[in-house]
Amino acid sequence: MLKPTYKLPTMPPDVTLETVAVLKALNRASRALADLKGHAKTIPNQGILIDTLALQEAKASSEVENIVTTQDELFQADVFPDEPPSPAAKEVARYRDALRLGHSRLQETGGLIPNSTLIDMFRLLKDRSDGFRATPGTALKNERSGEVVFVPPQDPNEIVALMTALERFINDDEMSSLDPLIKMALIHHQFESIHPFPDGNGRIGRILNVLYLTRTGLLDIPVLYLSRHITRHKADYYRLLQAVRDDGAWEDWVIFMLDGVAETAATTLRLVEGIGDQMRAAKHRMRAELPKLYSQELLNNLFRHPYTRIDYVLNDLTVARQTAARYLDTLAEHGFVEKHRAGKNNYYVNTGLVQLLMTVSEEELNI
Ligand SMILES: Nc1ncnc2c1ncn2[C@@H]1O[C@H](COP(=O)(O)OP(=O)(O)OP(=O)(O)O)[C@@H](O)[C@H]1O
Repeated sequence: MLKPTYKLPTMPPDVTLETVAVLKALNRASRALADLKGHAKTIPNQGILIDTLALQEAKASSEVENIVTTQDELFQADVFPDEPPSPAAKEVARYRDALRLGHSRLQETGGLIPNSTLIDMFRLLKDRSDGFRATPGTALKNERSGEVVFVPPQDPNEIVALMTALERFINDDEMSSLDPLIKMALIHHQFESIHPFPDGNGRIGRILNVLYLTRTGLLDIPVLYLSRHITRHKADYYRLLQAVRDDGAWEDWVIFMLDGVAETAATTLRLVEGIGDQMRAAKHRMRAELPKLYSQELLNNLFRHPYTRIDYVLNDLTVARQTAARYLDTLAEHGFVEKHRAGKNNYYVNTGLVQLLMTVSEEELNI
């Protein structure tokens, strides 16, 4: 049996975490996050942000794992869920579904994240029926050299015991008075070190981050996703994860995560503001040019689905198919959406929104 290379600490680790450098980074992150939380409230229908950003996050998070889809492919898979998507688009869609499942469980449990939620998200993401690792043999290797860098716990009973302790730390706020943002960094590290699942640990760990921020009230809805930050700084991310295990470098790790929160909150804020501006502009123009057609539900539909279709409009507005088709065709004639055809189906693209979603991610990636 492989010999684990790191003795996992109990949470929180017995080290000084509230150093001056950490508190400075915490201050910056907390302010940026509070700003984002405030602005997210101004979007009329919160489902718009949840759905749109979840799809963006699904794409970014899957890219960490080298599952790459184009924006178009992703939106196509979203607008035609019954068509067979590419394997990559399918896996990205499953990530989005796992994220949604996590969020709805959070609401159902009154704000808890039990291990059963993590296991169900894993099952959905990987389309499997098992759960925590039951057989030894897992070792993390350097992607390039193939050298083993870390051997996580191997004994299934130990994995369950560690995950039970982590579950308590996640859900019992009284266990530590540290700021929830610092706790999020600790939880992510501990989760990745336990590496409880046979696969998908990076992705489930990244969903856990945003669920935790929502659970602790730092966000009202899941809108802050660190995956892009992690992809951009992947080498640092792996190095710092490992430096905690090798040298106890918790401070650097926590600062890395806090900086990620600050940067990502600022970028997401720009995106949320952009969505808000576009919605207001579309609302004014639609009311002026198409007063008989305008409704808040129709506007919400165009922003909830960057690619929309007749069925979505007829469901959201409870109108007849012909009416929904007429609405979308009229909107296309007036330049609110672009009409496209895929096989026998039409779909309608909110090009302004798609452009915005792409620009923000490209800017952030410095493309
Ligand atoms: N030393 C390490 N090198 C690489 N990854 C590590 C290391 N230690 C922990 N990890 C974690 O393992 C995750 C990868 O685990 P796994 O392959 O099960 O998940 P995934 O979701 O399929 O992958 P990815 O994170 O690449 O999307 C990384 O995201 C990282 O958080």
